[in-house]
Amino acid sequence: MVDSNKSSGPPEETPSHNPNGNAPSESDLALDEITGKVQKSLGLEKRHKFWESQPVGQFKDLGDTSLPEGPIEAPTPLSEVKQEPYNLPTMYEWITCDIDSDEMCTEVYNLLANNYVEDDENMFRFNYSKEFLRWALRPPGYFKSWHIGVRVKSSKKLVAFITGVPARIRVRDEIVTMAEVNFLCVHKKLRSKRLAPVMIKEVTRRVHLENIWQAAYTAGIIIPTPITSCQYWHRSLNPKKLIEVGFSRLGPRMTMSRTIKLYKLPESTVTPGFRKMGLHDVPAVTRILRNYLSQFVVAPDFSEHDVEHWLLPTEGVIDSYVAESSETHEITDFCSFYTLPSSILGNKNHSTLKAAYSYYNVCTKTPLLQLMNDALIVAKQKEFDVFNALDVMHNDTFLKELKFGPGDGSLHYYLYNYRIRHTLKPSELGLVLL
Ligand SMILES: CCCCCCCCCCCCCC(=O)SCCNC(=O)CCNC(=O)[C@H](O)C(C)(C)COP(=O)(O)OP(=O)(O)OC[C@H]1O[C@@H](n2cnc3c(N)ncnc32)[C@H](O)[C@@H]1OP(=O)(O)O
Repeated sequence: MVDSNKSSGPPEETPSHNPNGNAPSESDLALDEITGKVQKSLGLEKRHKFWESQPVGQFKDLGDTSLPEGPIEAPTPLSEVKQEPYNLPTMYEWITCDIDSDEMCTEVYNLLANNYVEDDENMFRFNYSKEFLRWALRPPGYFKSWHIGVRVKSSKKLVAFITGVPARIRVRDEIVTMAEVNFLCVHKKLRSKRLAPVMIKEVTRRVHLENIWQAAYTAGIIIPTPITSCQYWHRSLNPKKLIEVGFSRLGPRMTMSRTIKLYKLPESTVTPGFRKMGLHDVPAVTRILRNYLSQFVVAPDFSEHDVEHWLLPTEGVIDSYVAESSETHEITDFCSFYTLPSSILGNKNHSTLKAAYSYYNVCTKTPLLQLMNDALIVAKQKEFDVFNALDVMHNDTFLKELKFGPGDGSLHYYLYNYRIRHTLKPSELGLVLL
């Protein structure tokens, strides 16, 4: 997800109802007025016909700490889950996408490459590679039936897509099996026809059929109701190109050569024992990662199998590095980033922006600042143009110092059918979705 939507930040917890049920006092009225203004500035006053009908936190309940944390609705008996797919307009049909098939994977790739997330100014569009899609969609225990497409019956053209993959997510002390929902896309020519709610209901039905009742997802837009709202930060690695394509601007009183010098990085990494992660590192990485993630309110519950899938390096998809102690051969630190290029729309000289996205990073010995500087150095060696990171986990401790600049959009995190009492700070979140 890129910063696709400008917005002014996380919703504050604004008490919006009168707990005594009495006539509002003068001070309540003043508060209501303030609340109304806050809601308006955040877009919370908008009606959401679909989302208001779903088991998700509702804006009107923001700040109501009397509601219990946990599932909003109890599971229904499996025999009561609808057996047939939802109705589509008659021209269209559902398909289950076999992402193993090269032909199918290419169709999905093309739909997304032409119709998926763009920035606000329509200058860049995500360009997830086929290898990336295969990695993202086939984690341990994945369900083929959760890779859902919509075709035009007559031409067989793929025009919409949505996916889920299973994940165990810990919320405080509870480990909840969820679907991570991603890659919701409707062809540009079919927008605003209420197809998205049907896609979401169909993926929900197929998730329910596996006896799973919760989901996690992110979006650039505000809908009911974010558990937290994060910001992307960007570290220029190739400032000249970033300026040429309009990704960044030359700062006031800055020349190109001073800017290049500002972002220059050392040729090689400095952390002793810093090397690419290998299969034999999986147990140690799992151990330090699980220990690190245990401090966040919401975080994945990774097994060794999950770590092997999500963190073992795959060329052009996911890069991971460890620091191994020369004396004890212990793995003390770990960092990772995934590869997600964006197409540059309408530039004569450049067609692709090569971006690395910070994934999971853990330090037990090396200062995080130094480890992340080494991550920047290897990303530069691999010819990435920019290194992006959200302000989640402990990332805010290195962003400014390592010359990341704030992006102009937010990424909102959501849970489906799971209520969290308070809006979280980004630093309380230990989850990165792709
Ligand atoms: C238990 C298991 C549960 C599993 C499900 C968990 C929930 C998963 C939820 C999905 C997680 C996805 C995670 C990602 O992939 S986020 C990436 C989303 N994709 C893009 O931004 C790509 C470019 N855009 C498009 O393809 C379309 O604009 C999409 C498909 C996004 C909407 O199509 P369209 O523009 O033609 O609109 P419509 O007329 O059909 O429908 C309008 C309704 O849809 C609501 N809407 C719009 N965008 C989103 C959005 N990003 N998340 C949730 N809802 C969204 C909208 O508020 C409105 O409802 P309401 O405001 O009136 O109520």
